[in-house]
Amino acid sequence: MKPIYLAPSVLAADFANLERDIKMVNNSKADWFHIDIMDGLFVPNISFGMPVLEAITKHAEKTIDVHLMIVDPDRYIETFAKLGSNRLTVHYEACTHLHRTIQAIKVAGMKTGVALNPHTPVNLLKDVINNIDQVLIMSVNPGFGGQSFIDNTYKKIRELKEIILTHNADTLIEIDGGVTNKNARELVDCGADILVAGSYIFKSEDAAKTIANMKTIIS
Ligand SMILES: O=C(CO)[C@H](O)[C@H](O)COP(=O)(O)O
Repeated sequence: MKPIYLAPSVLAADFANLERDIKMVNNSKADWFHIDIMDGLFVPNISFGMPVLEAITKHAEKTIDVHLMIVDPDRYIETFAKLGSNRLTVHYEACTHLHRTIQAIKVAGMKTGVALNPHTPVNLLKDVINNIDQVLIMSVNPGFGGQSFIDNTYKKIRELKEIILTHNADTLIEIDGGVTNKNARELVDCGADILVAGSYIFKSEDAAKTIANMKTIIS
């Protein structure tokens, strides 16, 4: 059985009690930390910057999966590596020279990811699929947590899986936005390998229990 990774999105954490929430994830059955960086340009929202990321990576004891929702991400690749990112995802729509950006992420020692907005077709990644460790299919329009899941995502996962198999690639498929225990199983059945969930976990009464339930559903 292939491993399925669950990555709680720190965006939905309680920032007044960030250290507590990070420790909760450390001690839970979650696999990774998912960290959303938003610049107010690529998306209509600003999340947080380097000092907060540094504070998170200082306490986090699991893989740090960083999703950059920023324009011209090449400017900060080395900085994110230095701050402890293990996996770095850039947006297809934000990279003029995507192949070069992917190479730079690799050279900086991180796993490479490319994210697609809901309107961007997966077949645009055919020529780079063998160079990418993960493709992040956005299942909401990026910028905010707590939005409703877009159903077209299931079709995109199946199409992407086909491309990965055809190219004999080992790229993982990550889904982010509106993920709950209601759609988690179907996402995995379609071919998803990594599920990101924010509000559903952090706004629940017992976040560690919600994580454990989701892990049971997707395993
Ligand atoms: O990055 C996002 C939006 O840009 C995601 O939606 C966020 O990571 C997860 O939030 P939620 O599970 O509440 O949809």
